[in-house]
Amino acid sequence: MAMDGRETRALLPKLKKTVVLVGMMGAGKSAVGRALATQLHVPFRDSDTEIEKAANMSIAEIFARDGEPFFRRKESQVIARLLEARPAVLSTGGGAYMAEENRRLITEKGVAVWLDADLPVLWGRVRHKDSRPLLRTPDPQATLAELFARRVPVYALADVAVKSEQGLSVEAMARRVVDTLLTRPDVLEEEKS
Ligand SMILES: Nc1ncnc2c1ncn2[C@@H]1O[C@H](COP(=O)(O)OP(=O)(O)OP(=O)(O)O)[C@@H](O)[C@H]1O
Ligand SMILES: O=C(O)C1=C[C@@H](O)[C@@H](O)[C@H](O)C1
Ligand SMILES: [Mg+2]
Repeated sequence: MAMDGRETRALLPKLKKTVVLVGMMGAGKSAVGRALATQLHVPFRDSDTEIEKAANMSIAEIFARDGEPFFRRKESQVIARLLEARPAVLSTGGGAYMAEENRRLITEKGVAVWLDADLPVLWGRVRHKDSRPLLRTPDPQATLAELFARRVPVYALADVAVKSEQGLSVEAMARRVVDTLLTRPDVLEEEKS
């Protein structure tokens, strides 16, 4: 009880399931995921980073040396492993949610959250970086548009969608994810401390 008689109680968000961020390259799975984990006081994991660490190679090098099917197998293994750990934030690679088996496992063990950004916003975020092997084509903007058209109907299968817009900061987007998850008490609940 506070001095003025009002009850003061800090509300702590309690995460019950791993939040698995899915969506296009540039949606902010890695950037927002890190901020979200900080806000929720839980560990942050990124399947791309885990694969890079295990192989001691960049994603681009793995694609070039071992090919995309090899990368996708590693990605599924890493996601399955990380879903066994205590509730955390897990950012996936942009293509991970395309595999039916990954989708099934993510929704069984965690909750799939789609960071939904429009194509011009995504292009604005990825155009200056050449770290994404799938965009190393003669016309990366057209390639991104093709991937977007093919993938959006699949991302829309996610358990939860959160819209991202131009001009919204990474922190604000993470807070938007928290607010959305608070409508799902099976995933996130505020508990009295
Ligand atoms: N509101 C926002 N939401 C997400 N990202 C933002 C936002 N504002 C700025 N950004 C920037 O856009 C970039 C998003 O890239 P990020 O690597 O997080 O995407 P990703 O979804 O992890 O992509 P990939 O599938 O290639 O791993 C980052 O540099 C981030 O700082
Ligand atoms: O969208 C994709 O398929 C990819 C996104 C990145 O996160 C990496 O996983 C890789 O560059 C492939
Ligand atoms: Mg990422």
